Amino acid sequence: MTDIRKVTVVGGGVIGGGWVARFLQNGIDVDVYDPDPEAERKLGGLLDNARRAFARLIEGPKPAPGRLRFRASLEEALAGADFVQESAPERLDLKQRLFAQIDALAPPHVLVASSTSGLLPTELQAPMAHPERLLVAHPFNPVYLVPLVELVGGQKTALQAVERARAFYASLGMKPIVIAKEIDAFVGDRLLEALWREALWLVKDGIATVEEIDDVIRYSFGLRWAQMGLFQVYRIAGGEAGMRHFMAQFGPCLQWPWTKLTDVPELTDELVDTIAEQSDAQARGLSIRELERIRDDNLVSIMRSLARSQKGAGWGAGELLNAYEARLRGGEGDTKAEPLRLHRASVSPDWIDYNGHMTEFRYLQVLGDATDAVLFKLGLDKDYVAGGHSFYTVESHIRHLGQAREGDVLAVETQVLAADAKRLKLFHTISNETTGTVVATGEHLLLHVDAASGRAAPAGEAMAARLEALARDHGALAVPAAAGRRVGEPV
Ligand SMILES: NC(=O)C1=CN([C@@H]2O[C@H](COP(=O)(O)OP(=O)(O)OC[C@H]3O[C@@H](n4cnc5c(N)ncnc54)[C@H](O)[C@@H]3O)[C@@H](O)[C@H]2O)C=CC1
Ligand SMILES: C[N+](C)(C)CC(=O)CC(=O)[O-]
Repeated sequence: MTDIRKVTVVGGGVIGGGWVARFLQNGIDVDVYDPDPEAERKLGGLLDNARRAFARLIEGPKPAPGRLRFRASLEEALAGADFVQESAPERLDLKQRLFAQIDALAPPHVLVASSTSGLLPTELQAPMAHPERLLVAHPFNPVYLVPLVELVGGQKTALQAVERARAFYASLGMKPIVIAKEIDAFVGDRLLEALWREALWLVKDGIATVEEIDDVIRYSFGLRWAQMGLFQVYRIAGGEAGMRHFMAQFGPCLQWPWTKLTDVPELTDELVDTIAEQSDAQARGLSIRELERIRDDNLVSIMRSLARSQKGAGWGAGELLNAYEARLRGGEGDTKAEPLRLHRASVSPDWIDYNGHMTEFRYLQVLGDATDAVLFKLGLDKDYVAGGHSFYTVESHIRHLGQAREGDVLAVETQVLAADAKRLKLFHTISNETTGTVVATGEHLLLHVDAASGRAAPAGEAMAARLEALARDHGALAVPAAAGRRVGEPV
C-alpha cells in the first residue's frame, strides 16, 4: 500500500465513477467534484454494479470500503487530497482550465493524473505552475474491473511523479504500463481506433452489421486477445517456426492492402443512424445498467478462470488478480473476511434421477469439486502431489435441504471452520442460484497426508502458513448454525 489515503475525483461520469469505485473498494476515501446536478444519482447506479462485481471478483478478505463525499466546489473537494484523478469531458480547453485551478488549490506534492484518452500531457500541463506533478493515467472501462492503466508523462513531468503513480495504481490491483514516449491516444486507443475505423467502413459499405462485427470479434480473436494479446497469438500461428515464419507468410499481405486504415468514413447522419439502430436491435431491450452487469459478470468469469490457469499460478490478468488477492490476504488493517466462492456448476441431464431432480451422489461431486477448488487455491497441484503429499477427506456430513433441476446453476460458498498443519475442516453451502434457495450443506474433515505411508503428516512451512492464514481470516466469520451437527439431530 502507499501513503495515499484520500483522492479527489474531478468529473464523476463513466470513467470518474469507475475510478471512484476502484478507490473506494481499496479502502481509499474519495471526494468528488462534478457540476452536473444529476451526477450523484448516476454515480449511485454505477457504484451498485461495481460493488456487485468486486464481491464476485475477490474471493478472500476485502479492505473496508473508503468513504465517499460529493462536494459542491472544486476547492472543497481538493481539501486534504493526496492525489487527484481528473475525468472531465475530453476537451483540451476545459481540462487546461481545470488543471490551472487544481494547481492553484492543491499543494505541490499532490499528484495530478488525467484520464484523457488521447490528449498529450505536455499540452495538459502547459498552464500549470507545478507541471512536474501532472501525468496521464489512461484507464479502460470499467475501471473497477479492467486492470490496465497507461501512464504517460509530458515534457515537464517528473520521473518521481510517474514512479509514485505507478506504485499507487499497482497497490489498487491494477497493471500500470509506462508509455515510453508521449503520443496522441497512447497505445491502447491507437490500436482500438484502427479497429473501430475499419469496423465503421464495414458497416458503411454494407458488408456487415454492428452485431455481425461484434460476433466476428467475440467468437474468435477476442477470446485469444484476453489471454495472450496479439503478438504471442501470432507467434503460435506461425507453427513450429514461430514468429519469423508468421511474418514471412502474412507480413506481405499488409501491402495489398486489405484494409482502409488511412481513411475515415464521414460520420454522416445516415451512418450514425444505421449504427445506432443496429446497436439498439443488438441490445434486445437490455438497459445500459443490465448490459453493464452482463459485461461485468463475464469479465469476472474470464479473470477468475485466468487466475486458475497454470495450476493456479494464473496467467495474464489472472496472475495479477492472484497477486492482488494475496496482498489483500496478507494485508493491513481493516479487512473484511468472507467465505470463499470458488465453485459453480450447472445441473446436467445425467445428474437427474427418477424423481426428476438432482440425484444424491451428485451433491457429493459438487462438494468434492468445491473442496478441490479450496485445495487448489491453497497450492495443492500436480507438483505438490508428485512431491509425495496431498490431502485426503476422512469424514463428510451432507444435509439435503432443497432440490435442483436440470439446468439449474449451483454455487458453493465455503467457510474454513478450522485448520492447522495436519487438519482442514470445511463447511460448504450449496445454493441453487436459479431458485435462490440453499439446497445442501457439507461439512468435511481433511487430513494432510504423506502419500507413501498413507498416514497423516504435517504440511511443510509454506502450506501450513497458508492453512493457518485462511483459518485466521475465517475465524472472524460467524460459525454456521449447522456446523458440528450430528446425523438425525432435531433441527
Ligand atoms: N468513456 C470511456 O470509455 C473512456 C473515457 N476516458 C476519458 O475519461 C474522461 C471522461 O470521460 P467519460 O467519463 O467517458 O465522460 P462522461 O461524459 O461520462 O463524464 C464526464 C463528467 O465530467 C463532468 N464535468 C463536466 N464539466 C466538468 C467540470 N468543469 N469539472 C468537473 N466535472 C465536469 C460531467 O458532468 C460528467 O459527469 C475523458 O477524458 C475521456 O477521454 C478514458 C477511458 C475510457
Ligand atoms: C472510446 N475511448 C477512446 C474513450 C476508449 C478508451 O479510451 C479506452 C477504453 O475503455 O476502451
